[in-house]
Amino acid sequence: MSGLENCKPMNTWFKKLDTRPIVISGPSVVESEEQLLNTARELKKVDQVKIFRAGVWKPQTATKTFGDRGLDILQWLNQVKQETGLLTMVEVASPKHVEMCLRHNVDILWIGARTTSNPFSIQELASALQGMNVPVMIKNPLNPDINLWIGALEQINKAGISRMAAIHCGFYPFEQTSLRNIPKWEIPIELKSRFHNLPMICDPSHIAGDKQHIQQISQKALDLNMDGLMIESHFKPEEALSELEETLSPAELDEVLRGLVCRLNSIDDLGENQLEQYRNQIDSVDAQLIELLAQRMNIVEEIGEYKSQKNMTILQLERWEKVREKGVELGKSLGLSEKFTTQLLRMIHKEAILKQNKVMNR
Ligand SMILES: C=C(O[C@@H]1C=C(C(=O)O)C=C[C@H]1O)C(=O)O
Repeated sequence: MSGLENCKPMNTWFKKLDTRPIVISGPSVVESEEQLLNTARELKKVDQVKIFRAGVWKPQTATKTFGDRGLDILQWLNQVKQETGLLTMVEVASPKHVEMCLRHNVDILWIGARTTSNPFSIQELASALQGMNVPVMIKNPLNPDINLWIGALEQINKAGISRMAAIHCGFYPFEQTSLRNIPKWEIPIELKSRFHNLPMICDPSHIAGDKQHIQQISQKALDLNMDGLMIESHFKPEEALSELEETLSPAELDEVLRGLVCRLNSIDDLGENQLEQYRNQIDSVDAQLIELLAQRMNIVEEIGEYKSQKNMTILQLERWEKVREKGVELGKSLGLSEKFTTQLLRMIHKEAILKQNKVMNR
């Protein structure tokens, strides 16, 4: 296991990050000072938005349209921070970006999917981040390769970054689908189950590629107990120069957030221990099931000894058929499906045959 155990929960990163979900929002790409400030001012009115994201260096669009205006934009972002109190977050793809962001007091950095896909770039970024006390979020790589994602997280963590989160933005599809990226939820679930302490953010905008799916994807992320959402917004989305279809206005974002159901995660949240009582019952039933199965296998072994002495075959199909029929009938009367009981008994029978085989070959 890696050292990701030292990852800190997001509510300890900054005092402001005390809500759930934590919402990160802002324009896909910075177009002008007016666009940046107006979007931030509107977002400030949306309660759950705590972090203002801005694409400063967006290779596909920004340099083509605006040239490298990184310095100007970083100064505008500082203004956003002072005026609105929102935390600021910028994508970095090179050591130069890291250095500029840190010099201009950007609060949080993120590493994009293309960069995560390239271990050489990650290595360079890790060197640049060595000893820097800045939170870093890391998007999944373009292709659904969990090891590439883990490799990037580990490298950045080894550089001394413990305020770290993963961002799930879906994976590049090789054919046309209804969503822009394929979510492949099993990958962030697997990451979370390997690294319990690693905060996880979902990026519904990039998964959806279209406004209409954002609500449903956000809900799914919350139901999977993710810590936050990163959703693109623009004060005039219809005029956005990048990611037009998926960009929400701050008011639309507010509506999406209001429609989300934030379910409880633990018994502590529930304030009573009803769930714990149910779980105790399940634990006790499970223990009985296992004990009974062990008891059954002991009898099976004795029958094995008997068959060995009497020179009988292990497999007795007629008897097995009766066992199955009786079991299915009883199961049905108690509300268990025929398929389930049959599968369960088949597994038990298979193990019984193995046990008797061992006895015979002793
Ligand atoms: C236990 C026996 O051996 C085998 C295992 C069975 C079982 O697990 O119920 C049933 C029939 C046999 O194929 C037996 O013959 O009774």
